[in-house]
Amino acid sequence: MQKPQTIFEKIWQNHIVHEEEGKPSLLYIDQHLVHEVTSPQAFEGLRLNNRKVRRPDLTFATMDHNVPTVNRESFKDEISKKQMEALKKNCEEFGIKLADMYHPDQGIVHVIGPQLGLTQPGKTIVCGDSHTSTHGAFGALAFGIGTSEVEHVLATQTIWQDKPKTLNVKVIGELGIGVTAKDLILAIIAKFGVQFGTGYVMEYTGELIRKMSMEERMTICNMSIEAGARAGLISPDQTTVDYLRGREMVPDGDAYDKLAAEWLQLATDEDAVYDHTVIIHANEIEPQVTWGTNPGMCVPISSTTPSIEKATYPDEVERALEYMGLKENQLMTSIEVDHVFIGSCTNSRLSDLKKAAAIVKGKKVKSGIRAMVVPGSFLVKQKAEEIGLDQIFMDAGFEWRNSGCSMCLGMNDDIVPAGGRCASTSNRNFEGRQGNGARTHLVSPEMAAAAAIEGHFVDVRTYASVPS
Ligand SMILES: CC(C)[C@H](C(=O)O)[C@@H](O)C(=O)O
Ligand code: SF4
Repeated sequence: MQKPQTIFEKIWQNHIVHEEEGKPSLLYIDQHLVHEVTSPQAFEGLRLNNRKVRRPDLTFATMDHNVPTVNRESFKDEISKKQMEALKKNCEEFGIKLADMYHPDQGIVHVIGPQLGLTQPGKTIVCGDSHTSTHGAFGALAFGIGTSEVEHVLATQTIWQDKPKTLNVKVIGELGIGVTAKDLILAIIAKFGVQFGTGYVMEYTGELIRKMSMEERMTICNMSIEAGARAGLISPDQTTVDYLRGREMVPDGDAYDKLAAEWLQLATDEDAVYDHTVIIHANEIEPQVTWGTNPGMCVPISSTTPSIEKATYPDEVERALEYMGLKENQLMTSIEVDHVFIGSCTNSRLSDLKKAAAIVKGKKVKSGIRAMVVPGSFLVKQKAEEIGLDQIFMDAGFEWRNSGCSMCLGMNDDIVPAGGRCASTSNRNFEGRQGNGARTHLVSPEMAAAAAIEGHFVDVRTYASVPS
C-alpha cells in the first residue's frame, strides 16, 4: 500500500518536471494569473529575448491594483496609467485573455480566479502577487512569485521551487456567533507570529474548516502569507465541488463529475504525516482588531493595546504604538476611526458584503467618518446590487464603488490621509499601507461595519443586529 500523503505532497509530485537532490525542483504551472503591477518588466524581458508566451491559454490577466473605482478614466498618476496601458498592449501582443477595467470578468485577481473557475483543486497556480495563497482554499498549490519569475513562467510554463515543508494548522471546536473566518486567521497570526509559517505550506484542517463556505476558506488562505507561509491549503471536499460546478472555466455534465471525483482523491490521506502541527481552539477566539503595524500585532476586542514594559520586544511595540497614535494599555473599544474600508481580496466577496450590510441596515454612518464599500469584482458588485445591498450601504452613508484593490493599498485615489485611522477588512496594516502616515486596523467585515456606525471599535457579539 502507498504511504499516506498530504495534499501538498500529491500536487507537488504531480507537477515535477525535473528534480535533483539538494537543488530546487522544476515545477509545471497549470494556471498563471497576471495583473498590471508585476507584469510590465516580465513582458519586456520576453520582447528583449525574442520569446513568446509558452501557453497563452493557461495565462489570464486582469487590471485591479490601479483601477480607479469611481470614474474609471481618472488615474492617480502617470505610473498607474502606464501600467494599465502596458498590460493591455502586452496581452494583445502575446495573445493573452485580459479582463480590462470595463470587462464583466474584471476584479481583484484573487476574486476572479475562483469566480471564473480558473482556480481548481490540484492545480499549480502562480501570480506575481503575494496573496495568491487565496486560491489554496480550493486545494490548489498557489503561491506568489516575483517579476523575474513571472517572465520565466510566461516563457516556459514552469518555475524553480525549493520544496516547502508541511504545517498542519488544526482547528478544534466552533467559532462563537459574530466571530468569523477573518478573526480565526488573525488570531492564529497573533498567537504564532508573522514568521511561523516561513518555509512551510500551511494546511488548515479540522471539522470547523470542513463546515466553512468557500468564501470563508478563501479569507483564511488569503492571509497565510501574513504568517510567512509559502502557501495556504485546504483539502477539497463536496463544498469545493459544489462551488465550482457550472462556472465558466470548468467542464459540464459527466465530464465535471469525473473531474470532481479526481479532485476529491487529492484530499490529505488519513494518517498522513506533517512536518509540524499546531492546534487552535476556535471556542477561545473573540472578534479581533489589530493595534499595530503588522498583522500579528492583534488582540481580542475585549482587550487593550499591549503594555510596553511587559512586551517581549518593547522597542517594536513602542514604535508601532507611536506610529498608530495609540497609548499602551488602551482599551480597543476606545479607539475611534475616521475611515472604514470594506473590500480587498480578503473580504470583498458577496457573503462579506451581505454580513456587513446586515449590521448597517437601517443605521447611519457616524458623522465625520468616510466609509466605502469596494466589491471584489464586477460580478460581486452586480450580484450585490441585485439583492439591494448597494442601497443599504448608500442609505447608511457608505460610498458604493466599482471593483478593484482600492484602499487596500492606495495605488488609486482611494487613500487614507496622514494621521487618518481606518477600520479595514484587508490583510496588511504596514506603515503607510493605505497612504503615507495612514493608520490601519484590520478587522472582519462585521467589525468594520459596526465601527462605521459607532465611530469606534465595538464588540459585534453584543451589537444589536449581529447576524447569526
Ligand atoms: C502589488 C503587489 C505586488 C502586492 C503583493 O504582492 O501582494 C499587493 O497586491 C499587496 O497586497 O501588497
Ligand atoms: S486587494 Fe490588496 S492584498 Fe489583495 S491583491 Fe489587491 S492590493 Fe494585494
